[in-house]
Amino acid sequence: MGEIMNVDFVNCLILILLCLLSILCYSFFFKKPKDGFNLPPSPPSLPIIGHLHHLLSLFMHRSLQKLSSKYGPLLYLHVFNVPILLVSSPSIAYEIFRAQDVNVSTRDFPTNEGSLFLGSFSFITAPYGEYWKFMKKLIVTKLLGPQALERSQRIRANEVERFYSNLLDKAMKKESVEIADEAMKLVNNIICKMIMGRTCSEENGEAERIRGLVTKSDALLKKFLLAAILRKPLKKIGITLFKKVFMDISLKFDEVLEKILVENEERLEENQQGTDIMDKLLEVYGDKTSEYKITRDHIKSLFVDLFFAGTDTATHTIEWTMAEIMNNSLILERLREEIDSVVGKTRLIQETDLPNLLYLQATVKEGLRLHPTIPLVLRTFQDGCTIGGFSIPKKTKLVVNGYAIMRDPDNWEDPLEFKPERFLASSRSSQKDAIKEEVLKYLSFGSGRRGCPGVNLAYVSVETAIGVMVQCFDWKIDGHKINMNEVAGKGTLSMAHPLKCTLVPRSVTPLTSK
Ligand code: HEM
Repeated sequence: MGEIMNVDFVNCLILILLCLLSILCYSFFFKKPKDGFNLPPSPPSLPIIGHLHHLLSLFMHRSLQKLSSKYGPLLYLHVFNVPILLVSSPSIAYEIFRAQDVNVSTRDFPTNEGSLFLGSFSFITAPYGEYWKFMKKLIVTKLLGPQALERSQRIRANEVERFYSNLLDKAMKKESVEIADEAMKLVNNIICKMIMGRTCSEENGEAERIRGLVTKSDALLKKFLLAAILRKPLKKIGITLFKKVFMDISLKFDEVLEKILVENEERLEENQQGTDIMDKLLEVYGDKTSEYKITRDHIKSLFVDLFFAGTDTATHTIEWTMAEIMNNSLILERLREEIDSVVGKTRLIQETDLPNLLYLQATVKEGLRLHPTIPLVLRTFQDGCTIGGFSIPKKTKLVVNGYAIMRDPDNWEDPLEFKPERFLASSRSSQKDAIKEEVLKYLSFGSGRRGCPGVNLAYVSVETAIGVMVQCFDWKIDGHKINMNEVAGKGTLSMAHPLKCTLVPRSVTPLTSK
């Protein structure tokens, strides 16, 4: 538990600097909540900086989980004068997303002017309003909704075959495989191809450059979250945190994406068809009469959002789930039995097999429950309201700790055990599951209007990747058990010791895709 309160050196420096600045600024900026405000309970805090030290922890989600288990599931925190509501109970999360969904459908993240990475053109940081609604509709109909996914099935099937061939090649050469690297190639190629088609391929190196930038962006997430919370108090004294690092990454994304946009514009001029989403975005961009005007930066920023939100999340879900499977030989056996009986031993698993692979679906769901790659859902209350009988002032930040909720013994039997069976009675489409999810015990993809629009793509990509690995190979690791520790100091949840193994093909003849 001691590790939870560790803060790294950079964070310590920031903390000291902030303490000094805050003492200077205290009298100018600190506003007490109005008298008579029936605020939720608040745990002990430090003078002026309030609960900042909990947010600087290397494991923010666990530090907040510890706070909730000691002081309760609905807490009012503050960092300087920024109010934060911390929620760690499914019933309160349900109340918020049912009765206050529009009110909390804006994140209110700071937006670095001109940055393509979570900047002022971003869909993820956009306030709930006309632009967000316009883009959401476009994303669902042209990329991530069920019909759009059906149209792009061939793209994913090709990438899954390529994934299998890569692994087989490494197995034959007896090379060790880092699962996250292979999974990231698969997921990133899928997203690149679904968005940009042939102009973004593994062969011309574009996909690899984008992968490198996504990894860098992921490492910036914790800084971004910190800047989000401290933006207002620091702005008043003329400080903008981490602006340069965000602009650097933005410029690099711009270089790659501008080239791809130009190639697609040339293609359109020659009347060749591209991907649904690229063609639609370029059409709207060129249409002066369109209901919503978008710029090149809007298009590029949307692509950055999709790479950033979709690549690392799905990659680490594959890695965590595979590690759990390798640590549990009975689960591996049961998965194999199911895949062998539904798919057979000569044909490679495909997306169309997934509805019949209930234990595989349950295993992936359990991986996401125990290791949610985005452990905290962050929003802002635009208006004041009442939650759980307490008054919540307007502009209070909302932090829903999905990690804590999904490991709470009051919500889950044996919450720290990896037990896919718990989801068996409730496959993705069943009634029971819908009811369970309604009370928001399961928060891996967030909730409400701003919940993850990539959930279906995430499920099919992760399930087929795990399916291929289980169906086609035996896995050897160094040592007896895989170390399941989390890496420290990142915004997303990934493994501290990347999963490495050597593979042995289960069949002497390579599996076919037909
Ligand atoms: C296992 C994989 C994934 C996980 C665990 C995950 C999780 C999440 C979570 C927790 C949120 C925040 C939701 C909220 O605030 O309520 C989110 C938002 C988002 N996700 Fe995912 N996601 C995954 C895959 C994807 C994929 C594949 C894409 C698309 C390619 C995607 C695109 C997005 C976008 C665009 C948002 C922002 C939505 C908005 O602001 O309206 N995600 N995701």
